[in-house]
Amino acid sequence: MANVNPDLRKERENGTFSVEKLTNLLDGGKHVTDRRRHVERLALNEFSKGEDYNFMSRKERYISALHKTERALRCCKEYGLTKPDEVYWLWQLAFPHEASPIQLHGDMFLPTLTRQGTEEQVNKYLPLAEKYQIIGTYAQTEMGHGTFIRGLETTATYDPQTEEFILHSPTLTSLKWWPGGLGKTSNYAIVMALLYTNGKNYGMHPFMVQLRSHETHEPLPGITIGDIGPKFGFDTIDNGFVQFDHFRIPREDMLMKYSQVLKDGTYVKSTKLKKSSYGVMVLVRSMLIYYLAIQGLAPACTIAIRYSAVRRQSEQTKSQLEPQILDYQTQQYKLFPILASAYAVLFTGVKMKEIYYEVDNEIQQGHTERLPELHALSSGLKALTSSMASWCIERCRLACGGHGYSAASGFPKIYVAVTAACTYEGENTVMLLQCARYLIKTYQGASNGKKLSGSVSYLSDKVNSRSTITSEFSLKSLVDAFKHRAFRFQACGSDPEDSWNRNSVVLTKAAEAHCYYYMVSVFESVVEAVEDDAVKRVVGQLCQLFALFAIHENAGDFVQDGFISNDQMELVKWKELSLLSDIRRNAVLLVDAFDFHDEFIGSILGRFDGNVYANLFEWAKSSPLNKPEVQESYIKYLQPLLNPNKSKL
Ligand SMILES: CC(C)(COP(=O)(O)OP(=O)(O)OC[C@H]1O[C@@H](n2cnc3c(N)ncnc32)[C@H](O)[C@@H]1OP(=O)(O)O)[C@@H](O)C(=O)NCCC(=O)NCCSC(=O)/C=C/CC(=O)O
Ligand SMILES: Cc1cc2nc3c(=O)[nH]c(=O)nc-3n(C[C@H](O)[C@H](O)[C@H](O)COP(=O)(O)OP(=O)(O)OC[C@H]3O[C@@H](n4cnc5c(N)ncnc54)[C@H](O)[C@@H]3O)c2cc1C
Repeated sequence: MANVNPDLRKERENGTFSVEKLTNLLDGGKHVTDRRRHVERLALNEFSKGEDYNFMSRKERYISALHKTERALRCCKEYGLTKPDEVYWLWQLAFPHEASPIQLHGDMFLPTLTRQGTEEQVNKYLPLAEKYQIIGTYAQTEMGHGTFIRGLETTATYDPQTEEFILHSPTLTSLKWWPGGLGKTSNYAIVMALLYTNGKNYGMHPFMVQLRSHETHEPLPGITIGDIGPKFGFDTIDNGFVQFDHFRIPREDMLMKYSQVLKDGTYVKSTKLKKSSYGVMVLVRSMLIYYLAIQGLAPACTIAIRYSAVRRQSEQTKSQLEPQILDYQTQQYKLFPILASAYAVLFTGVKMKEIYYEVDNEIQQGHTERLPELHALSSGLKALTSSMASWCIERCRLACGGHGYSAASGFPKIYVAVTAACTYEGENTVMLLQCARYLIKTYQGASNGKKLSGSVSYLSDKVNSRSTITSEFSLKSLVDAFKHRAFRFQACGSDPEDSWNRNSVVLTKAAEAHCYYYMVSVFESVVEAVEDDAVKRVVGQLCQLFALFAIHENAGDFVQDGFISNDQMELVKWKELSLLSDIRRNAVLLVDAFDFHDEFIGSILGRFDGNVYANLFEWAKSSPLNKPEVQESYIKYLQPLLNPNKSKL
């Protein structure tokens, strides 16, 4: 490639494996890579030019996002992109680290309609929603409650006289607050409300609610609605509020697949599916893990590692060229475990998607046995990987010095988009506790001789009391270490009822230990399945580093019961550092394998060609603050201070 920074060029000439083969592995096959690249080319034709996001106001960002939404929908139609992956690849480049104002329409509104609606309801609303004549959101969270769903206050009271539900916000804290796209964009919402009929409260149920007129888009009478204001990030989407004042909807608009209200107000529960109305959250949590890798961890370490290959700083040996900062062991220690985590989370995300669709299929056939495990695993992994991604993006930013703090780095936009995932779709602490609740119950079952399967099968296994880690550091011995730790945490858990709060810190760690064991196991199985020796070796090194970094960071968990001896822990530390130099040679190629376009990464520091300085200067000069040369406000406010006599002229 012409005009590539010489340091980056050298990195790419010095690798030990085929980047293309690794890209194919990450995509799930060559055919997928080819198709993805084709769709991305279409997207770049449409979206690669445009105003710099960094120089736009919030309102401009929202307006630009509406325009891009219309263009993206048109592109998908024009190019016949209907498969979820293909649509995603286009939208990734249309909205790099941004949310479209209609994101909740696809993420939660449609899945809730199709999973919670009757056939008639789906037949009525889905065609309109697929043509975007209905743009919906998912309105569950209220000003006063987000985590505690059973504490939500919005009511839907059935009126048998008119065969309608009356939606009402009885208190200020009952206002729906946060739903994406609710403020200005959506004209419908699936509203989660307390169902009252015949004077009895039947708990949270989903209701299809029209919010705005089809003709004028004005809010309907009885509805007060708007944007909740600027946020930590997510500037392009109008997270909103809505207040219902005895707003009436037809009885038929309660989504009635799992429970019904008859014309006379009789309530009928037609399924044993536990928490049926919570289903869409399991879907989103399960899908989120993969996106945390490719929208968070992977772009962030791509930026930091490419920049660390072109940034030269300080003097290691007299009169020598300043070294690439990627040659500092401390820089490698900052970045390579993150690189390993990006691969670990990506592989786990792929596996989680597979499991979700397997279990969802079973549920559609009426078999719900695996739902509790899916809920626990998706909750725990969502919490662990979103926390991991947030921590890693900030550490990548810190590794890039001053330019890492510039918007030109791309880090601010990536960070504020990803860190929200620690809160939405279930606040992380609460999600870990949900996972722990399941593990403790499952462990108790195993202790009574129940044979377990899936991600909890280890709880009915015999576990080694001593680690088998040797200087070979076999992946199996590393997986076994995490299995032992997870088992030990579950064994010392508590009964979910009696001392829950007093044990909840330990319980969150038990959930994390379980999820780490799961991630290392998935990573090991991916490595074992790799056919190409060179790729197997380098991905195997990342798996070793992911495991050893976590063992070292949590050494107490592994040495406390003598499972890993002090000598073995010394070996762990030695191997962790020696892996840094092993991985150094391939670091740039390992991020190149993610195959990101510069337009997606949005970072001058992380450009594929490594030409940082010239482009950083051009970018800075393009800042609107640099035109005109002297700002009018300066003349007005400061000039008089500098020239007091002049101001009298
Ligand atoms: C914290 C929760 C789960 C507590 O719910 P609650 O009804 O109080 O349950 P209990 O604690 O009484 O019993 C737990 C019981 O239920 C099972 N369970 C819980 N959730 C699910 C589920 N989703 N699927 C299946 N089963 C579930 C659990 O396994 C227990 O079973 P037992 O056998 O042990 O009894 C709940 O309040 C909750 O989920 N809170 C989080 C709220 C949340 O996630 N909100 C997201 C709103 S949408 C959003 O954020 C959108 C973001 C934008 C975007 O994504 O783009
Ligand atoms: C960017 C963004 C987009 C969102 N989009 C939507 C949307 O489209 N639709 C929607 O309905 N909602 C949406 N939400 C809301 C989101 O789902 C909630 O914010 C989330 O569920 C957390 O609930 P909360 O805000 O009530 O936090 P809280 O539960 O009040 O959390 C505050 C603190 O209390 C702690 N805490 C709470 N309960 C417990 C417990 N049982 N044990 C221990 N600690 C506890 C938490 O750990 C946390 O530290 C969005 C939020 C964000 C940030």
